[in-house]
Amino acid sequence: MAYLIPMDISPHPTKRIAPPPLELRKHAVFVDFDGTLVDIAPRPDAIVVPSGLARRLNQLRARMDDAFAVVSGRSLHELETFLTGFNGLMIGSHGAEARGIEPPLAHAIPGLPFVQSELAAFAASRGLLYEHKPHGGAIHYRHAPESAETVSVFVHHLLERSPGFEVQPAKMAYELRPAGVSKDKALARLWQEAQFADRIPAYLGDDSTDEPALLWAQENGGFGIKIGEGESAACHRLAQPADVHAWLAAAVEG
Ligand SMILES: O=P(O)(O)OC[C@H]1O[C@H](O[C@H]2O[C@H](CO)[C@@H](O)[C@H](O)[C@H]2O)[C@H](O)[C@@H](O)[C@@H]1O
Repeated sequence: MAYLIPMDISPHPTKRIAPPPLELRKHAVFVDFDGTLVDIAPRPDAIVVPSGLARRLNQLRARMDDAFAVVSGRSLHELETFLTGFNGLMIGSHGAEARGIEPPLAHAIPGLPFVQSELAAFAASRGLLYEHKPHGGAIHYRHAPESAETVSVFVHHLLERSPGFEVQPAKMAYELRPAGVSKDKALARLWQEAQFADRIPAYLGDDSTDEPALLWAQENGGFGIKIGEGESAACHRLAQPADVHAWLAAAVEG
């Protein structure tokens, strides 16, 4: 008689495992911004930054002896505006900009003004949102999801005329950013700083732009925490930014 062998039918059973408790003297924390520290909003300028976030991140950073950084696709200027009062390490523009270490990208790519004006003109012509960045630009179509394919085709054609750039897909957006910059490379650079010696890296992120960084953490003896739904290389998962805040707070308050 045949009998059934009990099995977990999930293709990625480990990816639902909650992260281990954060240990302030043992771990290093690298945390993404949009979708991880703040909920996704209809527009980039419509996010609601939780009250006291900068103060709480500062407290955490201090308790971790500075083994903490915010790592984002946002420009550094925007991060500093949304997190006024936080004075720790920051990586912006997907790894092109940094605060607290030498900026990874010292000079703008030569074709930058052309790329930015093409992105802005296309967005304006289609009623889409253009987001200007110091090293590139993004077109957002969250309010017009039917434009996804058109935007993808446009940015890939623009890429063919824009040496030195790469297409960076994001949530309901496409961006042209400098080739060769990425969050995992930014982490590798940060990792050389003295405060990270002998630490175990933890990276938290929600987006495709975070996948290389989630992998980097895991390949360097640590762990990745994917925020929200979707395929990911991360071993752990939290459902939403509120859970990220709870995970961080538990370490400070515990
Ligand atoms: O690396 P991150 O900190 O996650 O930044 C990724 C991008 O986030 C922002 O766009 C995303 O969030 C917006 C606000 O919730 C949302 O409206 C948009 O659809 C998302 O793509 C930001 O505007 C980009 O510059 C970042 O690269």
